Order: sequence, then C-alpha cells, then structure tokens
Amino acid sequence: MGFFANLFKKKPKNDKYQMGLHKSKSSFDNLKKLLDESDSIDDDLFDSIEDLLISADIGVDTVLFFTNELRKEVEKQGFETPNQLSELIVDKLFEIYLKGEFVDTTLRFDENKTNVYLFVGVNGVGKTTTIGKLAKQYKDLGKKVLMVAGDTFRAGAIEQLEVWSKRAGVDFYKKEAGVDPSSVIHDALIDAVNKKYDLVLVDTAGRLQNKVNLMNELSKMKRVIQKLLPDSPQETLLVIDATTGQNGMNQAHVFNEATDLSGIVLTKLDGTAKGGIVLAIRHLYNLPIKYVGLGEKIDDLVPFDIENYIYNLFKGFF
Ligand SMILES: Nc1nc2c(ncn2[C@@H]2O[C@H](COP(=O)(O)OP(=O)(O)OP(=O)(O)O)[C@@H](O)[C@H]2O)c(=O)[nH]1
Repeated sequence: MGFFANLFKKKPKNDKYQMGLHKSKSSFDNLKKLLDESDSIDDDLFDSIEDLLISADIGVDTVLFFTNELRKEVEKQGFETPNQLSELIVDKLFEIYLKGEFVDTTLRFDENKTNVYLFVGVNGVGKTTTIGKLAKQYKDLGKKVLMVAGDTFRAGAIEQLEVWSKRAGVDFYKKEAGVDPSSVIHDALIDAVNKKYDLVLVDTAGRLQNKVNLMNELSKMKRVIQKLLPDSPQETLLVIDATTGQNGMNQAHVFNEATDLSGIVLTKLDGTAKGGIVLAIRHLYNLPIKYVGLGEKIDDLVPFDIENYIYNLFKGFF
C-alpha cells in the first residue's frame, strides 16, 4: 500500500495541525485548482507545479528534484490526466521526507540523569518561547526542569526567559548581563546536578556573527557542558522561524556547519503560507524537524509528525 493510501485511510487528526497549517493549506489548494483546471500532463503543467511549490518555500533545488521524480513516475505509470497526479504527489513528498529511513523525531531523554538541551538560532526566531513551551510539557510529565539564561548578550533576554519560566512553573538560573555564557552554563549545571534536575534547557545568544566566532562560542559551551556531563548535551536544537523562508535555510546552513545539531524546531508555522520549508530542510540538510511551533500560546508546540503535516495540507484534495 502506498503512502497516500495509508495516510488517507488513517486520517491522522490533530486540531493544532489543522489550525496551524491553515495558511500553508491555501498554497496547496492552489495546486488542487491547477490540477482540476488543466487538460493534460505536459511541460506547462510541470512548470506551474514547480512555481507553486517554490512559492510554498519548498526551495528550488528540492522542487526540481521532486518534479524530476514526478515526471519519471508519470512516464512509468502512463498517467494522462492531471488529477491522477494528486496521489503521486503525496507519495513523492513522503519519499522526499523519509528518504527510505525512519526519521526519529523524539527528543533524547535519559532517565535518572540530568539532561541538557541547548537551543541555538538567530534573534527573534522564537527560542525563548520554545524553551518555555517545552519546559511546561516536561513539567507536566513530572520532570524537574531548570531554564538557564545563556543569552547574556541581548538586553531583555534574561528577563523574557524569566517570565516564561514563571509561566511554565519551572525554576530559572541567571547571572547578570554581560557575563560569559559558558560560565553561566557551568555554574547552572553544577547546581542542576546537585539538586537532581531531570532537564536543563539552555537559551543561547542569537547574534549571527561570522562562522568562526559562532563555532568557537558554541564549542566552548559544549566543552563546558561535557566536562561536567560527558553524555550531554542530549539535544542541540536549531530554532528556525518558518516565516523567514530562504533566510531560515541559510541559517540552517551556517549553524549546521558551526556545530553538531541534533534537530530543528520550526516555529511560527501558523504564520506562513510557506510551510514547505519542512521538506526543503530535510532534503538539503538531512536534519530531523523535531518540534513545530503552531501559535504563541504555551500549548502551541507539538512534536513534528509528517503524516499529520501532509494530511492537513492535502485534505481537500480527495
Ligand atoms: N505565531 C507564532 N508566534 C511565535 C511562535 N513562536 C514564537 N513566536 C513569537 O515570536 C516572537 C519572538 O519570540 P522569542 O521567543 O522572543 O524569540 P527569541 O528567539 O528568543 O528572540 P531573542 O530573545 O531576541 O533571541 C514572540 O512574539 C513570540 O510570541 C509560534 O510558533 N507561532
């Protein structure tokens, strides 16, 4: 059974996905309109499909790869009417995402240990908000959580994180602004281990300097963490704002080269019609998207689920 048949039999349902992908769905509805209104499968149709998918931010390289695969399959299966393409498009999008392997989107969490998650990414992408939302989820699971203000650079960052720690009902560790972030992390971790915290969520400064500085700063933080906790950080998550499109892709490129990322949190998916960035990131960087932000409220962060994602983009098609 193909991905398509499986998916639409199962009908994965999650209201948050449905609402959060509302804008992106409109881009994909245009694709349906295009297939409905076209008379034949020809180069013009493929060009229009490419334009539509590029406008949904799937990215030029990924789209060209995708339509190439689509053309091959159309020829192989002898399809003639545009509507026959719908199922094939769903199957091929899955293939692009899965690449023939199981994509593990769970966050690594070692029971009976102090786990450390490091959040990196440029200013304003939603790091603080994401840390607050995730803190609440782990707290609700009964875990002892500490939020650490590792962004000592930007005025206001420490206070903003503190507000979120209160909202989530978890503890907070800070030093004064301007202090070396690695020293904050070091002292926070000693405290966290002594007090048996299950999870430490570390915010980091979001300035995108040159790659060498970024690399040095991140590797210093990791050295400090690993000296105290050799298996940590369990996760180094790059936070990307889905509304920034190709800019977000460039950030993925720079951070991926500067440090070992374990995954991505894609925020503000609710605020864009360009939700296709999910596929571009996966196709080009092989990084799993582990969580997506689907709104500003504390509950609006959900584990990324490719089935829910594709189902909610294609729901009106069939
Ligand atoms: N709609 C929507 N807004 C979000 C989401 N995540 C974060 N935001 C908003 O994005 C803005 C920036 O979020 P922050 O968490 O302050 O971003 P940051 O990366 O910590 O920024 P700096 O502290 O400047 O580095 C805030 O207004 C958030 O409410 C999301 O998933 N959806």
